[in-house]
Amino acid sequence: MPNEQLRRMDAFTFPSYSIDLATGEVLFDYALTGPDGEQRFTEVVTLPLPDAPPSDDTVATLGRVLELLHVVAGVSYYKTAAPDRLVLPAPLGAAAAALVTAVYTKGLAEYAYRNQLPHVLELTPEVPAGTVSPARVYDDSDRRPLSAVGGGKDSIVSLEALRRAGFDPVPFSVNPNHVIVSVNEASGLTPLAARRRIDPVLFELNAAGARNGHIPVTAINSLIAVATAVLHGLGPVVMSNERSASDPNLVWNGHEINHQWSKGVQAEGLLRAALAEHAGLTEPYFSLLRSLSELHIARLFAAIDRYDDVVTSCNAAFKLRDASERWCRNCPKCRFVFLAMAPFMPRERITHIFGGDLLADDTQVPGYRELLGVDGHKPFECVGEVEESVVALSLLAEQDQWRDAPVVRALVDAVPETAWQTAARSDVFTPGGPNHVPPAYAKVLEALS
Ligand SMILES: CC(=O)N[C@H]1[C@@H](OP(=O)(O)OP(=O)(O)OC[C@H]2O[C@@H](n3ccc(=O)[nH]c3=O)[C@H](O)[C@@H]2O)O[C@H](CO)[C@@H](O)[C@@H]1O[C@H](C)C(=O)N[C@@H](C)C(=O)N[C@@H](CCC(=O)O)C(=O)O
Ligand SMILES: Nc1ncnc2c1ncn2[C@@H]1O[C@H](COP(=O)(O)OP(=O)(O)OP(=O)(O)O)[C@@H](O)[C@H]1O
Repeated sequence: MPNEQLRRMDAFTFPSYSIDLATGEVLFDYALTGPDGEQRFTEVVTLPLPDAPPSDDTVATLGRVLELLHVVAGVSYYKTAAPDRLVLPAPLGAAAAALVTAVYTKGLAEYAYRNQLPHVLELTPEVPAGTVSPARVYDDSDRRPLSAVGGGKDSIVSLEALRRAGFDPVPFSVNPNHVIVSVNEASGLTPLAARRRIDPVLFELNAAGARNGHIPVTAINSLIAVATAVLHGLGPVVMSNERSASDPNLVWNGHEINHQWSKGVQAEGLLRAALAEHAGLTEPYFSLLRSLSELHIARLFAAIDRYDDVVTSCNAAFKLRDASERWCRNCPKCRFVFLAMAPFMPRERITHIFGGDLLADDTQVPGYRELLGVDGHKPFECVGEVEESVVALSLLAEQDQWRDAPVVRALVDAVPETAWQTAARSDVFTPGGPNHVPPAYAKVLEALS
């Protein structure tokens, strides 16, 4: 479909979804409609099947989770045209409607900012009139947790903490690539995996110049994880989203623009409330690392060494096409994670993990100046706060192994006095901020110390 026709689309709808319980395959249909006709999309999610067929009650609860996933996963297709009308398929309660509204506005905020589409930030979904029958209450709180594994340091910290605290976690991933497979192998635990196939039409439209941009992928992966947990009779989905994920990159037209919005605590609260209201789940989902800074998580990771050959946090390794093998060593996330881990491990060890020493490479200085707040705004990537970077730099400047590294020297000279003063008063190693960790899991992280 030519781009001009896409731009004239005036509504995005959700024609149907279906599940085949014999294969675990779920089909989610979407449509853009306008004066020139319609553009359909189908996304396919394949859930891993349990050993025994699910009970009717389980199928009913699963159906409720999939109703939420159907609506939330539509963001990938909505964004090709960004029409004014978002027409939901069925009535929703207040909490579910709040989740959907936030996913399409706050979750697409970076996309709206980059494409200069302010109306996206004001979208109000059209919810059909009617009531939703109350969900059966499903108490899963004391079952084995499903621990989402993304292949990076954060989910490794959670997995190891849960295991050492005796929670017997089940690793779970969506579309595990070779990095995630290797991390799971290193854990020695038996994982579950779901498959997610984006409609290839989307890539054709992208290639033809359709609107494109960042989407709140964690909200989608989280609901696929919850659906898997329900189908397998497992307990809460444990995420590894950190404190700084809740902080915006910038403010535009009075709206916060946060690249990591669906990793933030607000999204976590909305998802929990929607799952409780719409699916009856009492303890569906929380982030174990919510109170911690990235720097604190890096320090915890340094105490675990069984994943050094496989851990990969670089997003370039997770592209659907042309993915890097492991760390690309030339993006904001590689730079930040190197800086955050370096104070807590020998230089040889971190050079081994990354396949190179970023702080020995002068060409990295401009990228590090952004992370340290010397130039520009916080990059649109999963990186910690400026303050965390300055604290990490101050720790490096105190160490013989790093003090004379060319990048450390250049950065120490570049950081303004005010930033050093803020870093000196920093509470980055003091857990804080709101979180949804249930009481039973409150002491899990102590298992790592
Ligand atoms: C790996 C990555 O960072 N991809 C982002 C990148 O996509 P790119 O075009 O370079 O390559 P692909 O990932 O192969 O995607 C191809 C196109 O497919 C569409 N798409 C992909 C996944 C999806 O769930 N929905 C989609 O519509 C999209 O049109 C792609 O162009 O740039 C894109 C545009 O800015 C980003 O949307 C891609 O981000 C992925 C969705 C992704 O998985 N990113 C995570 C690594 C990520 O950014 N995580 C954030 C958390 C954000 C959140 O709120 O959840 C983080 O770690 O901070
Ligand atoms: N493919 C995936 N399947 C399931 N969960 C995922 C997947 N990718 C990421 N996640 C989860 O989403 C959350 C955010 O991902 P993120 O990439 O920030 O974490 P990570 O890979 O554990 O660590 P790092 O920040 O070092 O990359 C984490 O809880 C992670 O476990």
